[in-house]
Amino acid sequence: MKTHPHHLDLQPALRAQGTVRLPGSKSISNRTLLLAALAQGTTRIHDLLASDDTHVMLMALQKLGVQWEQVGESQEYIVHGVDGVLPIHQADLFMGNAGTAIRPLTAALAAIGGDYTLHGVSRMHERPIGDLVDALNAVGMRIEYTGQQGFPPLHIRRGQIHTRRMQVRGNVSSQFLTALLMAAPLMAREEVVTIDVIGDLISKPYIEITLNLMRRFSVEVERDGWQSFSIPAGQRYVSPGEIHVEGDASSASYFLAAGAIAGGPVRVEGVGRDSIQGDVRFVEALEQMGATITMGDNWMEATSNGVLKAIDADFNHIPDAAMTIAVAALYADGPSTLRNIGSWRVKETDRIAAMATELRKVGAVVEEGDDYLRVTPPEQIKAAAIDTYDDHRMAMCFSLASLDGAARRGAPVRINDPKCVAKTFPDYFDAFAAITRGELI
Ligand SMILES: O=C(O)C1=C[C@@H](OP(=O)(O)O)[C@@H](O)[C@H](O)C1
Ligand SMILES: C=C(OP(=O)(O)O)C(=O)O
Repeated sequence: MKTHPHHLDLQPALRAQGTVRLPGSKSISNRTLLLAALAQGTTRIHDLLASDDTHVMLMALQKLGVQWEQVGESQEYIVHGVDGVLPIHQADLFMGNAGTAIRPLTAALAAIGGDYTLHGVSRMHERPIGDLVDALNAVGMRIEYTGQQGFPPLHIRRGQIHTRRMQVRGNVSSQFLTALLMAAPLMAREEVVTIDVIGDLISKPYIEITLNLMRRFSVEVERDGWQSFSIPAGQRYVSPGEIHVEGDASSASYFLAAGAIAGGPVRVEGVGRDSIQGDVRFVEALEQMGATITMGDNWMEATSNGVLKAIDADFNHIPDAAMTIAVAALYADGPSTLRNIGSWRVKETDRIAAMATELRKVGAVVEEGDDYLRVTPPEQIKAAAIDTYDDHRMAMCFSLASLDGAARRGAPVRINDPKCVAKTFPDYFDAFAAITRGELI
């Protein structure tokens, strides 16, 4: 591995083997920070993710007057909850490109009311938020677009909530429903709040993470499947005292795929059978491709069994980890199809287009549909300089193309702008180097 500020060169690796301790889950970290801030009482958070996405949440909370401390240089944080009453009513908040920060904060700040502006990097201003804003404004909240309609930046004022029955579309991002659920206890202490989902809901397992963490902060949600969610009256967030953040299951996917492609065993520590993250189900896809997976309560391990089998499956439930399958498909015995992944188009970049373009550079034949991708592996993986589109997952996924698999060898891969991994995993390439050399990190 050679580092350079603008690119990183990965040499082909014969084998992937070793153990990686995962950084904390992004989804759990940002939910926990917000709930701890809104709760009554103090929360000690262990193993919070250190990354751009959590940094923007921490900085936003600070600007809103929420007090928190980092314990030394560790990833332990103490958050002093404000019990639903923010000390500062006017703030300009930079949200980077963190969907898990801007969406839940928009709903919480709209429910609390004040004078807040939320903006981010230029791509954030192309990521839709209209379904969430519509849901909030329809019940009397006051959110305006200061740029393009339907997209950040946003200006939030103090509204007057006139009904506690809300409706939200769930077919663009599940984060809109997550945002409404988390903000619901702030909307009415003495009345039930009901959220109805209109049409299809994507990325469903992320809603389970939301409900799980709300429960840990003492708020129970009653539900009718995926159609309707009610937050009974008289509930407020109360700190559980301590929260341990699990390792990130999406981050785990790169190492597990490495084990499945290039020998293994590769073990990840920090997520396993007990995980609340939907992305642990990535291992089911690897198993379908022929890898052997073993698991404990808090770890998972992948070993390869020779040539990977092509896969044709619906990946709506694991949109982030599915990107890893698209690159693992380079090592399969035939064409693989990833279905129902339309949400890729509105994430850090248009991930369907980006994935198709970069997979072609390494020699694959790729068919790109509105909401699917078909990847036919090349006879030989070709050396290429991979553009990453300021998308951490593009950078992490394409490291895998440097691995030697049973069906075909890896190639020298140049990753352009490798620092974009800081969105969720600043040390990714060190961890990747360690398993390709078979070390424990
Ligand atoms: O709620 C969450 O923590 C997330 C939900 C998913 O987004 P969508 O619901 O937009 O698919 C996922 O892609 C994102 O990385 C994290
Ligand atoms: C889609 C992602 O991020 P966000 O939380 O910003 O939506 C991601 O991490 O892959």
